[in-house]
Amino acid sequence: MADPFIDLSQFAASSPPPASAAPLPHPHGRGIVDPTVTPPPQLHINTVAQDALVDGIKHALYRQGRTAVFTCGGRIPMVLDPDHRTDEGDLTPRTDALMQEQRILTMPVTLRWGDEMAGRRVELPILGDGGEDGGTSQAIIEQLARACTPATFGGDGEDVFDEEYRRAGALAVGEFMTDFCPYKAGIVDLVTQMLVPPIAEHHGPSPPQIEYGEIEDGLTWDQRREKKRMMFRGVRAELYKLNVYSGPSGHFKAHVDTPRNETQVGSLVVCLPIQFTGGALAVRHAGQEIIHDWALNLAEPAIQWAAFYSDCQHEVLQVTAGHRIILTYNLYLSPGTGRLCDRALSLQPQGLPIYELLKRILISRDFMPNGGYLGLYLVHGYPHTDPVQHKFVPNMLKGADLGVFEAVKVAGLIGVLVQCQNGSFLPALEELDTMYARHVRKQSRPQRCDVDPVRRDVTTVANLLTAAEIEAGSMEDEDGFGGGDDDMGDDDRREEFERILGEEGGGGEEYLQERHRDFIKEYYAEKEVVWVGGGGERQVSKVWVAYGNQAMLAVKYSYVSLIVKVPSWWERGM
Ligand SMILES: O=C(O)CCC(=O)C(=O)O
Ligand SMILES: [Fe+2]
Repeated sequence: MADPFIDLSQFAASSPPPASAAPLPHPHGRGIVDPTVTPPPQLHINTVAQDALVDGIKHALYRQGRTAVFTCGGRIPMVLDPDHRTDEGDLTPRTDALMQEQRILTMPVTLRWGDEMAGRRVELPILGDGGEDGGTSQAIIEQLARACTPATFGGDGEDVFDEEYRRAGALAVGEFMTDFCPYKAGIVDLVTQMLVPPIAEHHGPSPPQIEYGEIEDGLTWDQRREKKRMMFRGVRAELYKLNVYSGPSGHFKAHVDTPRNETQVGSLVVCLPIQFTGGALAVRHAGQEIIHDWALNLAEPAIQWAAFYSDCQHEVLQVTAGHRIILTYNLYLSPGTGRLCDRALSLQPQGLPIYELLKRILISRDFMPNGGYLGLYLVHGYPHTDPVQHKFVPNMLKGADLGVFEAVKVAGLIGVLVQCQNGSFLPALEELDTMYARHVRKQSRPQRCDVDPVRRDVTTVANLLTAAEIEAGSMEDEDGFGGGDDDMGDDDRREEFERILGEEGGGGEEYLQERHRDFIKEYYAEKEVVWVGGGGERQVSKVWVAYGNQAMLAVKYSYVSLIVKVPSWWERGM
């Protein structure tokens, strides 16, 4: 687990509790309490006011979800005129400085397929209309469509062929070749910026470092420093299939793309320039729909493409005439590829509505006054092989979810990501408390009031038992050892306790572990996680279970939630 990312100091400096939330009388003044002297008073919970605040978070998440990108697309014009190419066939000489400022263009695409000695080749777009050349090419397209095998899809763990659901032809990567390259066409760069934007890192202030002899880039020191603190993620596109959807009935009903492995973040579809009608691609997420309709745009030859997070439901509407020829790519997360992005596209968590709201809520005494846990359902699904053992990787976070994660982090809170179908959140709560306790201990500040001994010692079995059982006198034995022995320090008690357990003949260690588990269960049974979200948008999971684009049992999607530790109002007010 990454280092805890809490920074409560910002609440101290900039957000004193509002006047209306007058501090409760307390012997040591607001928030600065030594729990060994006086336990902090439990604050009254105003459930109506708290529900209203939780509702506010829910709406902010919803709004954020509505504005986040989940699909993008584009069109790259094609240069057909050979005069615009070099002798080697390139578009323009690579050394032409002006090229940097031009729009990216692309060249006609060649497809090859067929067995040895029976190979076929076609160049798209097909030039001429009805002439001999055009006619021949048309015939070759028909041959391509016939060379395809009927495409299947993943349904209930098996590859299913059902033309009601999907009517298309497919060639696997080994069965065809193409000279089209999404990297060369600039598509991968664009997709990277749109779907896995850089994250501005804000792990507390760092002193400005003046470096001499840097190239003048017109940025202020602050801007330059911020740029250096960006986390860049990259995308790798892997060609997957060639699909032909032919009129009058080619289509692919609503489905999500089966993740090929745990790093699959999205899918890319590239539409080759050939006439067809219908066949729009609809991509849906969280109640929104974006249509990529490429048949409309075929007058001028171009490569048209769309990319989307592959957990988003999508559908190819009916192709009514012609052949819709598509290259599909799987998009995997890869280490950052460099600074591809301009500042506008980078994620600035402080600008997100959820961040402002969290800050406001945390200073309210109506919100979890005695501390607790806030469970935020993320809206995208994430691939994994083992829902229990797989540790979720924050670098995989998509669109709106990334915004939530970053906003929580920047608001100075500790959170852990957990897979929803794991059942028990107990390990997550334990992990959160351990991280929090470690963090509080690290801070050289006055003791916080709400860090009770149980929570402080949650990581050590012996400590727990020392605190809970010995002090309660429950482990009194023949030796007269017990919790009432006030002359003993904590360490002595623990040592003595361990010695006795050891002496009682084997099983001491197991006993400790078993008691530890019971103890933790009891302790957390009283802790409530307040959940936000998880409503209508989760219905898409039905599609995940039923229909993928390929049956693959090893890798599945699951929902992930972010459980956030909310310190008590006393601690927040420090
Ligand atoms: O052809 C398209 O636009 C999308 C195809 C698709 O969804 C798939 O192959 O899984
Ligand atoms: Fe798909």
